[in-house]
Amino acid sequence: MSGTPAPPDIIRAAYAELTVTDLAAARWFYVDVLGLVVTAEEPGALYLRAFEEYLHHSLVLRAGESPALVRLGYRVRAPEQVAVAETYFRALGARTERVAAGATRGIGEAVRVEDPLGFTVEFFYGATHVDRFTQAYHLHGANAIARIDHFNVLVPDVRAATAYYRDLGFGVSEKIEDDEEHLYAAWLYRKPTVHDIALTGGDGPRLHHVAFAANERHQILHTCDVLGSLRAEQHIERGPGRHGVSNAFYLYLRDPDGHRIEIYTSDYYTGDPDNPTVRWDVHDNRRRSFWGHEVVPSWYSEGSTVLDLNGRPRPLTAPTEQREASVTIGADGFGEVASDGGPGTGFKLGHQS
Ligand SMILES: O=C1C=CC(S(=O)(=O)O)=CC1(O)O
Ligand SMILES: [Ca+2]
Ligand SMILES: [Fe+2]
Repeated sequence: MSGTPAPPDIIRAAYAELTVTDLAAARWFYVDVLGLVVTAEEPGALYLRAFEEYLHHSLVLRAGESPALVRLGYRVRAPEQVAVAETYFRALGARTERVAAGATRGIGEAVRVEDPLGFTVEFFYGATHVDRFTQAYHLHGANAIARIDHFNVLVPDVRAATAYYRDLGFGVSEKIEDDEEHLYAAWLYRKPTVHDIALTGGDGPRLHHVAFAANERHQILHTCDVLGSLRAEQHIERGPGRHGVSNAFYLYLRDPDGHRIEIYTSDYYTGDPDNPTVRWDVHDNRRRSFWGHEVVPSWYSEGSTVLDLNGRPRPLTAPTEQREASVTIGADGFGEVASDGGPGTGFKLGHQS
């Protein structure tokens, strides 16, 4: 649009800040079980990173009265892009707040905004550099996590949210639609992988999950074994399995407060300018799981409360159009019932029709 200031040059999804009601329990989950590295620890906060990361943190856990997403953090390409972000969001009429270096420990000067979707988002460049443990194999557990990968958020209007992120310069790698072109979900990227942000239709604004990437499938499977050994397998919500969308191997966990965390590996490169958008039909049972068990209803319905810049919970808006879960609960690669007399004929797992 003419006259609209240029959007900030966003590099990637960089960190999330969550409030947790029991910091010790959260420390057990994220550090003892998942193996994230403690960069810094305060009486009421933990600053964590994954093994390939050299910025101060990719996850902040802050003690609070109730579980919530405080903010999502995107890194921009240069210090001057913070002011570009501030100008852009002010032109959108969004509430903005410039914060000095150290407002979040380890993060430089930044601008925090209440974006048009109702999320509190921070744009920063400066951050304290800390040790990168890529080859510190003696410190990695067998379930080592490499880096943060993406955010997934619940929004009532996926099409409007997609347009907002495309205006911010994100490409669309994949989407789920129906014949009437109703958009149920979309995946958008700035870094050359499948996504930095995924938009899931539902009551929003809510956080659906924060995802971390592992380098190998066996590392994800080891987390499942660790949880089993600790008799904590109830923290596994969905998976392990292979996604249709993104092609990634995945596992979804719920932390002690119910925040959803995905561990994900082996998606694909999207860095060429003509990277094609993959379209899935909402009735394709393999869209959410190329193979894997049915999607548990909680995966579609539950998410984390989002706070505004004053720390107040955001009220939710319901979708005006039909929900994916009402159309079909797919993600049931085992749900395809063969009818050719070959293997799997008549044999079906899951409850989907
Ligand atoms: O990261 C993702 C990639 C794919 C999927 S889906 O369940 O395959 O749609 C979900 C997801 O957004 O968490
Ligand atoms: Ca591999
Ligand atoms: Fe995800």
